[in-house]
Amino acid sequence: MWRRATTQSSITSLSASASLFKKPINIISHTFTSTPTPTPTPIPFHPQETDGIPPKHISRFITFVLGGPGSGKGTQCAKIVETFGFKHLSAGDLLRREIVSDTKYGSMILTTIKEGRIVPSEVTVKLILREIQSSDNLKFLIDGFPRSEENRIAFEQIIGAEPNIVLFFDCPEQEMVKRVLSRNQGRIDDNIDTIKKRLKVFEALNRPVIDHYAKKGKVHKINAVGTEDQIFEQVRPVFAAFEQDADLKAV
Ligand SMILES: Nc1ncnc2c1ncn2[C@@H]1O[C@H](COP(=O)(O)OP(=O)(O)OP(=O)(O)O)[C@@H](O)[C@H]1O
Ligand SMILES: Nc1ccn([C@@H]2O[C@H](COP(=O)(O)O)[C@@H](O)[C@H]2O)c(=O)n1
Ligand SMILES: [Mg+2]
Repeated sequence: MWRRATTQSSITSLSASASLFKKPINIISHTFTSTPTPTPTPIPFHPQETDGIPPKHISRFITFVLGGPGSGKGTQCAKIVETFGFKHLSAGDLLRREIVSDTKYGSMILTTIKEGRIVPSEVTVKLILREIQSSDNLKFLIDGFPRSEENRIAFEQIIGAEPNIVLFFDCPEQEMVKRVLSRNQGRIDDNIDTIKKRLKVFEALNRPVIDHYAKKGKVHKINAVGTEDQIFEQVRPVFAAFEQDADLKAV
């Protein structure tokens, strides 16, 4: 199941990253298109049988959560977690945690985030996979990832499969800028200069990823303008459709 990536950087090899993760990942093979139709999952999940460790035959369900800076990804992920019991993995939060922990990548990540650029995929994929492998949950929201085709290809090569669905929060730039500038969480990239760069990076590098999954019928486009609750009412049916699957019920 683990595959060696062919795109390498000087930081670390993906084969070394993969060796950190002992358990192979199975991804639920079914997907749905623009009209969500839940497909029964063949193997129901019975938590008591797993003793905390998902058996190999039990599949994980991966959602990529995409959208520009300040489009409301994190805010909506919190609601999805509360309602549907997913595990939320924010790529940005994982990278910021590396800065605070002063790991060997910390200073490189800090510089990259300050400049609104994308951290090399090897680093980010390794952080995400470590979280997936150490979680008892089988349902993941991967927020702010993949940010580029390089991110996407690295993830798919290591996992050997694609996400089940992709949420895309579609928000006008003016609204995103307004939200980020009033976020007030002390983020080093929440300033007008970095926001302009992040918006350019979003259009240049993240759009192609959304287009890629849209062609495959995996993208659920959400109008991200409105109150948080109004937006969640568009998100809810996407996951409610899957709730009918035994192994996607909140546990
Ligand atoms: N529907 C909304 N209306 C107004 N403000 C919102 C809405 N949703 C979220 N916000 C606010 O906008 C800011 C950005 O939201 P959030 O952090 O969820 O965005 P994000 O997409 O995760 O951004 P980033 O990519 O920069 O991490 C936050 O201060 C949040 O409280
Ligand atoms: N896949 C990713 C995700 C994020 N980054 C960097 O972190 C910054 C903040 O990300 P948020 O999702 O919290 O907005 C982002 O601007 C990138 O610099 C990344 O490199 N790769
Ligand atoms: Mg966020």
